[in-house]
Amino acid sequence: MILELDCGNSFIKWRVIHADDAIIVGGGIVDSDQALIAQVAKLPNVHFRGARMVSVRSEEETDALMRAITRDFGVIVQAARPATEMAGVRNGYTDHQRLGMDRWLAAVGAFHLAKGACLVMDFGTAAKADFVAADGQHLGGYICPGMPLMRSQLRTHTRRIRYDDASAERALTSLLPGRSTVEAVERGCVLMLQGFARTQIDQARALWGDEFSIFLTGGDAPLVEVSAPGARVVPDLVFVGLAMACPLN
Ligand SMILES: Nc1ncnc2c1ncn2[C@@H]1O[C@H](COP(=O)(O)OP(=O)(O)OP(=O)(O)O)[C@@H](O)[C@H]1O
Ligand SMILES: CC(C)(CO)[C@@H](O)C(=O)NCCC(=O)O
Ligand SMILES: [K+]
Repeated sequence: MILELDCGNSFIKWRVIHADDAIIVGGGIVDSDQALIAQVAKLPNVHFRGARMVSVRSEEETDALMRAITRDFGVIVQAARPATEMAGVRNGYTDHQRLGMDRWLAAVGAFHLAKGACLVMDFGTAAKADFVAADGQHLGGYICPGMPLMRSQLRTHTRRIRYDDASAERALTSLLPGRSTVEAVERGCVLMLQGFARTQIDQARALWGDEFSIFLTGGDAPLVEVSAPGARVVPDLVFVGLAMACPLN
């Protein structure tokens, strides 16, 4: 079995797949290293042939998690490293090492699936868009606050915006003008994300006409699906790129 990890800023997504046929045996989303180790340890008969990880956390945090996994599961963790070129995609950043590895792997994974020009949008803690042209040239992208950051900025910097998670969820049954604070904020932030998605699609159309694929990923992708007709929602897009970056044979 192979352990796969995607360490974002707020959450760690993990999966366990069979080494031979890539069938998914288990997986989850956790908010700490300890919770990750506890969840993975609960799997029956865990024996890992390999492990691979992508992290946008600091070197220290990433190294600490890699060491903990080696200690508890007896497997060396391979971490995806920045590259100027991979699987036909050329990194478009002036300094390729500065491009977030989650963005890079999602872009490489999307180009592999699309085999043509693609717009990749990832809605997590941050909302990101990346553009890959038909010839594999990554053109760059955009980074904005995602749903969790927009919401917490409003809560932190105002005195009268206060509500709990349960009412936040209820508020999103419609996107009509909000008639309570929670509805106004939650729906407003969703419309910001949808506006972000539409603008990226306009941009892609200006570049490529109708000849491009759209990929949506990240925990909040379902909130923008309606604004991206024809988009492929691929929750594990980063893992597609990760398997390409860290083949374990
Ligand atoms: N099971 C879940 N656990 C946690 N968050 C979830 C879950 N399902 C959906 N979400 C949503 O996903 C969002 C977090 O997305 P994601 O997990 O992609 O973030 P992240 O990887 O930490 O962020 P980033 O990739 O920008 O660093 C949250 O806003 C939350 O609303
Ligand atoms: C933008 C985030 C935080 C999104 O997870 C990550 O991709 C990152 O830390 N990137 C480095 C900055 C950049 O991509 O330009
Ligand atoms: K991240």
